[in-house]
Amino acid sequence: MANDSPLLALAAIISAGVRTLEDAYAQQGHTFPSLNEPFTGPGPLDGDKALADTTRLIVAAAHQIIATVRSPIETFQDYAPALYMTTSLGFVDQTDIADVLKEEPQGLHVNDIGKKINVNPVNTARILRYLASRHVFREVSPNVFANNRLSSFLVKQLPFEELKSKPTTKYEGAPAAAFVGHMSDETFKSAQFLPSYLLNDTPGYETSFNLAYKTKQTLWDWYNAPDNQYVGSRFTASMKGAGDRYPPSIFINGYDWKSLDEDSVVVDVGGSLGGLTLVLAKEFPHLKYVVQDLAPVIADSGKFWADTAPELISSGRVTLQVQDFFQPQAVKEASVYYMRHILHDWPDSTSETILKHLRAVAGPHSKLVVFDSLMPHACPDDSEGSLPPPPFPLLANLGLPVGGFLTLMDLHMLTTLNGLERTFSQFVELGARTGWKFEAVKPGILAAFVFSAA
Ligand SMILES: C[S@@+](CC[C@H](N)C(=O)[O-])C[C@H]1O[C@@H](n2cnc3c(N)ncnc32)[C@H](O)[C@@H]1O
Repeated sequence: MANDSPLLALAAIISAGVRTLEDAYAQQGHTFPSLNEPFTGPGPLDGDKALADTTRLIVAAAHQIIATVRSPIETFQDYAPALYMTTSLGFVDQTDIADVLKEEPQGLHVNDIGKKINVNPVNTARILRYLASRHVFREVSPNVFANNRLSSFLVKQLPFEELKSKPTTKYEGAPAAAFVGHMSDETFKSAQFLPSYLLNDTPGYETSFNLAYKTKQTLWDWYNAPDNQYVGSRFTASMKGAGDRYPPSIFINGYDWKSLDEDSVVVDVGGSLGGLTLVLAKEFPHLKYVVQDLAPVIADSGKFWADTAPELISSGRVTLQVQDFFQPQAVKEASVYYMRHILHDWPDSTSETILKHLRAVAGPHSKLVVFDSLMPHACPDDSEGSLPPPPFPLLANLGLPVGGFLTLMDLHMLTTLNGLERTFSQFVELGARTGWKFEAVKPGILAAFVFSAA
C-alpha cells in the first residue's frame, strides 16, 4: 500500500507537486525556470500563494526522502562540514565572481577568472566546483564556469572593494549578496563560539558574537561604530531584502488598518529604512506614519525615501524619527505601534523593557501589532496559530522549508543577539507581563499578533 510506506508517500508528494507546478506554468504558456539559466527577475507565478505552498511541500518531502534513504554517515559528512558552503559563498562575495561571470553566458575559464579576481586559478576552480556540485554556478566544460539561476542571484553591480570603501553605499538591489556577506563574515566568526558560550566557558559575555569579537557592545552598537559602517550598511540591506521577500498581504491584512480614522498616527518601531511602512503607506494613504530607528539608520532611511517616495516625506505623511527603544517613547497615544522582526532580536528581559516603554505612552485605544516568526514545534501542536497538519509522513513543522528556516533564525538570534524566535505562548505571556493583552494572531510565514492596551 503506497500510503503506508513513508518513502512512497514522500515520492508521491514530490511527483504530485511537480505535476502541479508544471501544469500551472504550462497553462500560462511558460516552462518552469531552468536551473541552468541566470535569474532574470521574478517569474509570472512567483507571487502565487498556492504554488508557494506546493513548492514548500516538494522541498520538505525531498529533504525528508534524502534523510531517509541516505546512509547516516553520508548525512553527517554533508551536515558537519556545511561551513564550507558558508566560506565558499563568502569568497564569491568578496571576489565578485558572480559579477565577473555576468557578461559571460558561455562561461569563463578559471585562468581568466583567476586573473580578474587576482586569485590562484586552481584554488578558484576548487571553490567553484564545490559550489557547482551544489547547484550554485555551472561547470560548462572542464574548468569553465558560468552563472546559473542561483549564482546569478549573487550579482552585486558594485565591486566588493568599492562597497567596502564607501561605507554609506549599500548592496543596492543585491539582498542575497548582502545576506551572504552578513552570514559568512560576522555571523560565521560568532557561530564558532556558540558551544563555548552555551557552556559558559568564558563568563561575562552576553552573546557568542561578544565572545568572538571580545567586545561588550551589542551587535547594534558595534554596527554603528565608525569602523563598522560598511558591515552595518550591509546588514541593513540584508534586512531590507528579507523584508521585501514577504508578500505585502501579510502586513496589509495583519491588522484592520482601514478601520483607523483619517490622519491616525501609526509608528514603525525599529523600522530600519522603512520598507514595511512604504508598503502600508501606499495601501492606506489616510494614515500618518512615523518610522523610528537609531540615528545612523535614520540617516540611511532619509536616502531611501528620497529615492523611492520623496512625496510621502514632503507631504508629511511619513516622518523619520530617531528613537531608541530604551528611551521614553516620543510618540504618545499612537493608534498603532507596529514592529517587524524586533522582538526576536532581544531576550525576554530586554523585550519587556521595549514593550513597557510603548505601554507607558499608549492611549486606551492604542494597539500593538507585532510581525514576527511564530516558532512551531517539530511535533504536532494544537495551540492557536499553529500550522495545519501536513501530509503523512512530513514533519509537523515541515522540516527544511519552514521549521528548518525558523530554527536556523532562532540560532542566529541566539548567536548574534541573545534573541529568540518565540512560540505562541511565549508571545502571549510576554504581552501579559508588559500590560499588552493578546487579541488575535494571523499565522503565516510571518505571523501578525495584535495586542491591546486595555
Ligand atoms: C532586525 S532589524 C528590523 C528592521 C525593520 N523592522 C524591518 O523589518 O525591516 C532591527 C532594527 O532594530 C533597530 N534597533 C536596534 N537597536 C535599537 C534601539 N536600541 N533603538 C531603536 N532601534 C534599534 C536596528 O537598527 C534595526 O533597524
